[in-house]
Amino acid sequence: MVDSHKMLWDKCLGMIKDNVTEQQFKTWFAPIGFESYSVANKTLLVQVPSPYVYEYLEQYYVGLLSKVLTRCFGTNVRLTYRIVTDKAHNISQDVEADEPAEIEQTVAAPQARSNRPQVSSNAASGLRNLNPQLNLRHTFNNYIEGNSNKLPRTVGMSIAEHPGRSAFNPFYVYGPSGCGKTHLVNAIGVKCKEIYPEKRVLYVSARLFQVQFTDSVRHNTTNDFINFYQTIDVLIVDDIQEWATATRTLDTFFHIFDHLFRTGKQIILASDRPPVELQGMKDRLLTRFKCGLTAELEKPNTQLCMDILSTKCRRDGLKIPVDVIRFIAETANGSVRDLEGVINSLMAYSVVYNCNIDMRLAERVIKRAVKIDNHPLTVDDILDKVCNHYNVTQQNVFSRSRKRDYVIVRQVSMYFAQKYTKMPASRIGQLIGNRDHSTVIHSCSTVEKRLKVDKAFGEELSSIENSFKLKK
Ligand SMILES: Nc1ncnc2c1ncn2[C@@H]1O[C@H](COP(=O)(O)OP(=O)(O)OP(=O)(O)O)[C@@H](O)[C@H]1O
Repeated sequence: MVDSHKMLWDKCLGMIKDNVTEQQFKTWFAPIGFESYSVANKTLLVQVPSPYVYEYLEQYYVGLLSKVLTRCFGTNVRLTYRIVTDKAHNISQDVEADEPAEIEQTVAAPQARSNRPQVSSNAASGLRNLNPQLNLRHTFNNYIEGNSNKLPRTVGMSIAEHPGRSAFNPFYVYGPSGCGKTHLVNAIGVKCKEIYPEKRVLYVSARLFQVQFTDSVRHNTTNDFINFYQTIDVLIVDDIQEWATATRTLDTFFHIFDHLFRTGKQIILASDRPPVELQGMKDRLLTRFKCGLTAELEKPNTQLCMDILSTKCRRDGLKIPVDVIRFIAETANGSVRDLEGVINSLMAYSVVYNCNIDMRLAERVIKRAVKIDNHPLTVDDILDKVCNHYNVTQQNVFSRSRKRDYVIVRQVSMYFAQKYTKMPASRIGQLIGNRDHSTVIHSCSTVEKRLKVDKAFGEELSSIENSFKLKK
């Protein structure tokens, strides 16, 4: 019997193979192992090698899996994943698959995914059915705190707890791509909904808002459109820089904004630039955007990137050595999206080639995944990285102290400065603590000699060199 169920599973795999590319099959389906099938419970149990593979299957292939299971095992078959969370200790966890209809991680009611907002001439019924369009994966729990996001995160929490009642209205958050704006504004919405389930929270991208508005003009339902938005308690609009030239959309938003603001409703706006740089927007709107709290989300620094990566690895059951985590964090130029891409690629490589994730693999993957910064290095960049590596300050390096730690940093910085900049020794000496050119020459030859005999020192220097690939 087991054999015949295993054969049915093989048949499923055969059908899947016909529906995905060879690479996709190799990466996501070949590693799945048949465990058992219970006729009584109509439950198929399969083993997946990591939580990451499970998540990926659930996110992208749950529909396909459901179809082939129905074909081969019959209707209403339940799928359970046995997820290996710790290979070394043979620990796994069983998780039931989502229904295909639930795969979208939103608080979704299906009709709400169309372009049109849920407008109802009967306000009461419209009010009950609002879909917040939030991404439930983006919460405060998995929004890691660091220096670059401490303020916006804290403010966000407080808004979620007291929407519309704090001085932070509107809350305008801006920052470069991939630094966590969408995650943060979503987390506010999710938290707010948790505390106040009755509140009408809505996340909408500026583009979707614009499409809805244009639709409403075409269908002559602009009043309904405005009425609908005026019923929202917490309105979150993402990427508002996209409205820069959409005059009519902006005029309409102005009315909605004013109404919500006057009636004590919370408005949260995210953009890739501060209000002053939103060209094309009228002053009456800009002054309103600025009247609450404008907070910048900076690019995460290396420590925050490392914390985000470590958390992700822990969650996905991935074992990645700390030096590899540091290397990825330093190379990804402060974009968390890039970081995640690198981790996903590493995971895929290690599954396909059945190898450990180590520095060599990381270097190979990162070249394809991340745009490496090619700006020429300055002595200042070098000092920054070397000091960071040895945990000393530039003041220590510039001082006259002969403390061993400071001397090493001085010598290594001079060595790299000579290797990577075209500057003469005298200039390098001037920039590194005002030393003369003979000190620079002596330092370089000391480092070179030590490199020939001290392997650990060589690895240390390679690790610093890797960090040069990142932006400041
Ligand atoms: N502090 C953080 N902790 C955990 N994950 C984070 C953090 N910051 C960003 N991320 C993750 O990085 C990815 C990119 O973040 P997000 O989409 O929020 O960036 P963004 O600033 O909105 O970018 P864009 O402007 O390009 O839309 C997401 O997967 C998000 O979960």
